[in-house]
Amino acid sequence: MSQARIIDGKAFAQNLRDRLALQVADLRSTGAKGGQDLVPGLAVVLVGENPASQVYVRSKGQATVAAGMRSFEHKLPDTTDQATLVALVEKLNRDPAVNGILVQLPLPAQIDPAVVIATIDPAKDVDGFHVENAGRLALGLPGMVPCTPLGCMMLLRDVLGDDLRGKRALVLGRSTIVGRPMASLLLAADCTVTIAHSRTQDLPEECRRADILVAAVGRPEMVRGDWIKPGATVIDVGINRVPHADPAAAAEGRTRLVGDVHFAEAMTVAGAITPVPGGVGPMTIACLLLNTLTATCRQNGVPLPGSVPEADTAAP
Ligand SMILES: Nc1nc(=O)c2c([nH]1)NC[C@@H]1CN(c3ccc(C(=O)N[C@@H](CCC(=O)O)C(=O)O)cc3)C=[N+]21
Repeated sequence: MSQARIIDGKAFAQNLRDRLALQVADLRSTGAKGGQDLVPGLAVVLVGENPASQVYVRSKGQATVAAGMRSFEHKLPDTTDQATLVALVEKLNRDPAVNGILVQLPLPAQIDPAVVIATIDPAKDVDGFHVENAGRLALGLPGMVPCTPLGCMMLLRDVLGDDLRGKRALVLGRSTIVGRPMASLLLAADCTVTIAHSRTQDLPEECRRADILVAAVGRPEMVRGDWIKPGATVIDVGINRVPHADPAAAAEGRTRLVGDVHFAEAMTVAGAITPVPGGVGPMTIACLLLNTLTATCRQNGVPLPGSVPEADTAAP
């Protein structure tokens, strides 16, 4: 039986981070402005003590420093009110050392994420969540592109080459942070794009038509082997924690990570597939650094370094 190629997102992300570190070093020496070195700065704001969020924020901070950028971490208590968070974001908007701002989601219930995101200066919105950036992407205009879809496009181009024209792409999920921007990027690459969701009729049949299948619904192992077109490229965005496969281990409360795709089944049908973990997740963080470098260059009127991919289009 044939076996899919496993797309090594971890290695791809590390390679991208290494290239970004070289560009950051270059920018330091050549991009000096007004006698000041140009060092990209990323501010990450965490409200509350969600353990998963704490882990992500720590690894983002480490990756930022490893790339030679400045990391500013702001940790606020769970009880923080919206006005306080908005005031912090406004301060970061004005801070010239801060080129990128990320407010970790989810936020506590007393804070409306839409209000906070709307406060972020679109030029510093390295998540690409601001309405202005979402609108730009939808219209095919340059802007900041959300990190996860951007990383997915890079992996797709690595597998399939730069020319994705005419390929049938199915995006499973319509979230504002993955599904919708992913569909926009695929459309910009001239794919024939379908967005499927919880109300889609005959979902398995829709999936089976796709040359490119991007699963981003947050349902563990929902996509089965017989939903996949033989030879298709499968990008699994899901990160779901489920009880450990071994009942004894599960009884001790141990868990494992699975994607939205049944990996073992998909392996026998797909042409290539991203694993979970080690697929899309590491690309999200690498693309956050890429967006921070892109934002820094644009804010300072410095051209993007040649070997850094043009984030807007996710071209190689
Ligand atoms: N404003 C905001 N921006 C985000 O980009 C954002 C956010 N909020 N909130 C939470 C989600 C989640 N997210 C991940 C980043 C990296 C991995 C990652 O590197 N995962 C590894 C390890 C997974 C593990 O072991 O837990 C992997 O898939 O191999 C996963 C998930 C960013 N998010």
